[in-house]
Amino acid sequence: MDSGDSHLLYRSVWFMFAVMMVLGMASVSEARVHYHKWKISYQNWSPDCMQVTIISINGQYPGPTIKAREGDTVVVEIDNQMPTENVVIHWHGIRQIETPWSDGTASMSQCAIQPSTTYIYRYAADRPGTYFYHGHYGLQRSAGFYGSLIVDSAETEPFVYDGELSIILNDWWHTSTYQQAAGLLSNPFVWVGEPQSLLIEGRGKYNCSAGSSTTCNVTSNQCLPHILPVKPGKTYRLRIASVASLSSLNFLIQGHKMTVVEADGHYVEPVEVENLDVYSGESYSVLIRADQDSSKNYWAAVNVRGRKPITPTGLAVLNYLPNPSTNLPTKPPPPSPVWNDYAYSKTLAKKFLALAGHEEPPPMKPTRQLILLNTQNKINGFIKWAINNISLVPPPTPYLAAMKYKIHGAYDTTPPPDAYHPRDYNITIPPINPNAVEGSGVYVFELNSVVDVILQNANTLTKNSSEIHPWHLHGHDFWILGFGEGVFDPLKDPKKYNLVNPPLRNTVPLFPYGWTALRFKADNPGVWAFHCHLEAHFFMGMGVMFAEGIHKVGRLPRSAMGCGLVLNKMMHH
Ligand SMILES: O=C1O[C@H]([C@@H](O)CO)C(O)=C1O
Repeated sequence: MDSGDSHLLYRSVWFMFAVMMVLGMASVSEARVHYHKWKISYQNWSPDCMQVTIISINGQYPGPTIKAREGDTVVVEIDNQMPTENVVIHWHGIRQIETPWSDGTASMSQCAIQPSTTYIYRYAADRPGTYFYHGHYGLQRSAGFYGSLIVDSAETEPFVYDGELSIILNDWWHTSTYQQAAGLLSNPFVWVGEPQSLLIEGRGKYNCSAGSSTTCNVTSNQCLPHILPVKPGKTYRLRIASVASLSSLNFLIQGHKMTVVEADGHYVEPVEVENLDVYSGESYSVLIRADQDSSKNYWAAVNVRGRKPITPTGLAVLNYLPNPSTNLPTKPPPPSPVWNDYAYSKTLAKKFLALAGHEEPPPMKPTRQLILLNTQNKINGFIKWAINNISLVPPPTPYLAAMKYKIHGAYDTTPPPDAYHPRDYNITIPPINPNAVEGSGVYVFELNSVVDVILQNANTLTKNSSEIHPWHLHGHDFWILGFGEGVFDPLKDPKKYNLVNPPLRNTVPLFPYGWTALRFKADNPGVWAFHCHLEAHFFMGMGVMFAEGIHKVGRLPRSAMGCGLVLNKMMHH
């Protein structure tokens, strides 16, 4: 915007304000603009008492919480002060309606923000809910680059509470993300391994077995447990999200049941649980009542699910006021369900249903159906993940600019296959002939069409092994139509879809050896990633690109286009 534009805007805002005053409308709540200025820099930090280098925002970890009200605008000016690394930030759960260039995906929605460079994200907090933000370049999310984004409702909500608390769950490694990335890109492959700690709101406790040292300091304030303060007798809305890099997690609060009321920004029929599975990329609101013995404090605990856990339980303290928060509970927290009790997780996942009256899915047959086979695979001996045998390699020119400005040669223009071949692929054994290819093609949908996606799981490269993959869609929510075992049957299985009250979400688990079916409306002009939210898996190519309505995308900010072929185009015009 040049200064002429801003004067005009300034004058028209004042004019509207004056009109509202005259009409006596000033009491009507006005949409606000929340302006944040963030410096991104390295810091040495001890989230679990072991000192490592993290990516911080304004020197903080986790990053600052963004709070907005439905209808408000959020503006975040990023100043990349890391001397040797680009950044982008993805606003997870925000659909970026009319602002696809603010989705914060490197190579997709924008050119990554270079060192000593600024970029302004501006977007509408168009819908209430529990969201978060995180780095979406390389393995930056695993370096602690994330924080909460909470959008309050402008209307009365379908439940009541006295206070609100918010936590982000995470898993944590002591090896640097650079070392992890090098291992993942090597042949022989070096896996990142299981995390050293689990963190609640950026805090955990590693057992510095060799005793405290300058690098592992059990007395560091940074690894004191996170405190959740509550007043006896009151009800709290606890917002829970997971940015875990690898682990599926299970969360519980000693002695307290939780009633789940919101998932990924959508109200669900209330479900009472003793413990809650939270997959990476998911968010929930639960109601908890502080109705236990108020002379005590209680553990909030998080454990690994779906992978044989060698990581200790992560702990926070539910602190009944006015007890001191340092009064730690004397009894250990109850255990989470056994890590490989998948039946438990599937039953729980199927319990979340849209609250009555919520947006229903279009009941018609989909315009398009994709069946996406997830395989751990090999390319020239390197271990990758592939979807319908293609491992996604994002191109140097961001898709959004490439598609909008029709830049030739920026990405594979051959669309990837709608289904996998051969159709009798055996999902119960390691791939017989792992021979994936790299690709950068895009699934292009007709604007406003209805798309069904069936995610099909399979055996990994290791015998008797299939893993959980939480899939996250950018720019949209989808209805979860069903989960199933084994190979999806395109004739029989759609008959079992829940078209009555499926939950609307942006992230869904794909269980081992099973399938997950979802439906969405391709109604948001832009280019959008759809990918496994496990950081290492996306890094290894586990994702696809979707696009629709490119002709409706507005003018891209120049600052989103300073790289690849789009840079040449800008320089020559
Ligand atoms: O992508 C992965 O690689 C490892 C293992 O399959 C090979 O070391 C693992 O557990 C993953 O999830």
